[in-house]
Amino acid sequence: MELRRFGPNIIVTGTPGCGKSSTCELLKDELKGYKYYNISDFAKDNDCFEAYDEARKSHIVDEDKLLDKLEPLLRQGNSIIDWHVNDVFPERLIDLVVVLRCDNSNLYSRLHARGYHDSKIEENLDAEIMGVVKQDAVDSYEPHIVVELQGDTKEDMVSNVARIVAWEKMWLEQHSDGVTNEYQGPHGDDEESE
Ligand SMILES: Nc1ncnc2c1ncn2[C@@H]1O[C@H](COP(=O)(O)OP(=O)(O)OP(=O)(O)O)[C@@H](O)[C@H]1O
Repeated sequence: MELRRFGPNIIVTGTPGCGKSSTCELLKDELKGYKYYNISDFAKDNDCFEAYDEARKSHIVDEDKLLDKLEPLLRQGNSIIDWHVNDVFPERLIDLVVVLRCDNSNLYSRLHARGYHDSKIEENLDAEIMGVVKQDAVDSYEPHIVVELQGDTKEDMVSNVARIVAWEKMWLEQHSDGVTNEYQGPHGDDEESE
């Protein structure tokens, strides 16, 4: 397995309906050669579901199995991960966590347009109001790699993608020798860690 990656791994996360997949579609066009992982699709294609949650009408992902399949791919770097869950990935493999936010009226319209049940819309609206996804990211990664971006309009999306592309360019300039994929211990004091 790769000891170092020479391109960053970027998570695009946020409450369902906030614009992850749309943003990633645009981002993929800008970041040439990046591999895109929509984790819902990846889990299905790689038989990583462990059960089905009838109440929430959604599959439950076997996170251990998911990571077994995903880690070798993330160790190659240059990945875009699209999922509303962000706190399952090893910190040592993640370079940027983009938390997309969306105002409630927009989110309601988007989820309603999808035909979501009222209960599922309410659950997601509550999560967005409470900032659940952002909190997961802040609890799981160094604060300086977590970026919160508003995604209410198409202009927002274009601007968000431009910011991520600019960040990626800077990352490459700052990490010409790549970064380690290996765990560096609690304090990361090994000069190899960056
Ligand atoms: N910045 C934006 N401005 C306007 N519309 C947007 C924006 N982002 C997403 N949308 C629209 O909102 C809807 C949901 O977007 P999208 O599917 O990308 O969300 P998502 O976060 O990937 O949802 P899920 O997690 O359920 O897959 C789509 O109809 C999309 O066109």
